[in-house]
Amino acid sequence: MTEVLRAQWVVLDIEGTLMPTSAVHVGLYDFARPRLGPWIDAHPDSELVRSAVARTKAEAGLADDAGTAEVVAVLHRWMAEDRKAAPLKDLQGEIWQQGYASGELVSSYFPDVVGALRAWHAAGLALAVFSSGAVKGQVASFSNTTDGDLTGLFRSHFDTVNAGPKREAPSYAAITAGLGDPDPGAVVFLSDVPAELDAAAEAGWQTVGLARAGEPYADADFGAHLVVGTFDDLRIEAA
Ligand SMILES: CSCCC(=O)C(=O)COP(=O)(O)O
Ligand SMILES: [Mg+2]
Repeated sequence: MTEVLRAQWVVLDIEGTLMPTSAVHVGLYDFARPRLGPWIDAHPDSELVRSAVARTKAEAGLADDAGTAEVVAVLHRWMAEDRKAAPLKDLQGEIWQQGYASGELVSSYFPDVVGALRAWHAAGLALAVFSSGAVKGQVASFSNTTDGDLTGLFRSHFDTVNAGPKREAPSYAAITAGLGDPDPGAVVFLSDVPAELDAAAEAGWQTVGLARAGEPYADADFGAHLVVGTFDDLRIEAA
């Protein structure tokens, strides 16, 4: 059955919604893991790197003079736990940006995704992204895909730094403001994680759960949220 919605903005999660969880946890994490230490050591004057290292030490309770190896051990542990810590995401974003620019990384989406994004964009809907991945990494990931450069499809990008935690309603209120204060009911959020949808609904947004076969949340309880298996089951019309 096709579900039909009307909206002005479509805000999209990435992992589990646009691309398989394994593409992030295996493909992207494997790319970042061996590069974290060399990246930190190669960029001692970068404000982003200095801040990410300092925040990692503070969050992990490391001494101020802890070396790169200790910091990297924490970052690796966070990746193993899939902890979406902002300093880790900042460093991953820089490393992925370089990987996409060099062509070593190429994003590949679920087969129903790119056609739907293009159709919504062509229909006059405004598209935005809200992901735990840092904005820098998000933009890079859309710049080199198996379907070419998709960055032009998106008007705005949000992460846990410029919006806030994905499972808290104030983050969605902040994004509403960042989108220019549309009626919250004219924004629809697409995600595979029920707790994120709960927070978006609390902020007055429409919500759609993605229960994609084989993904971690495929059998989750989505409560009252609309749920689809793929974007092919969804029609969003411009309001
Ligand atoms: C290149 S974007 C990588 C996305 C990422 O790092 C991540 O943790 C995905 O989390 P999401 O909030 O999109 O489920
Ligand atoms: Mg997700």
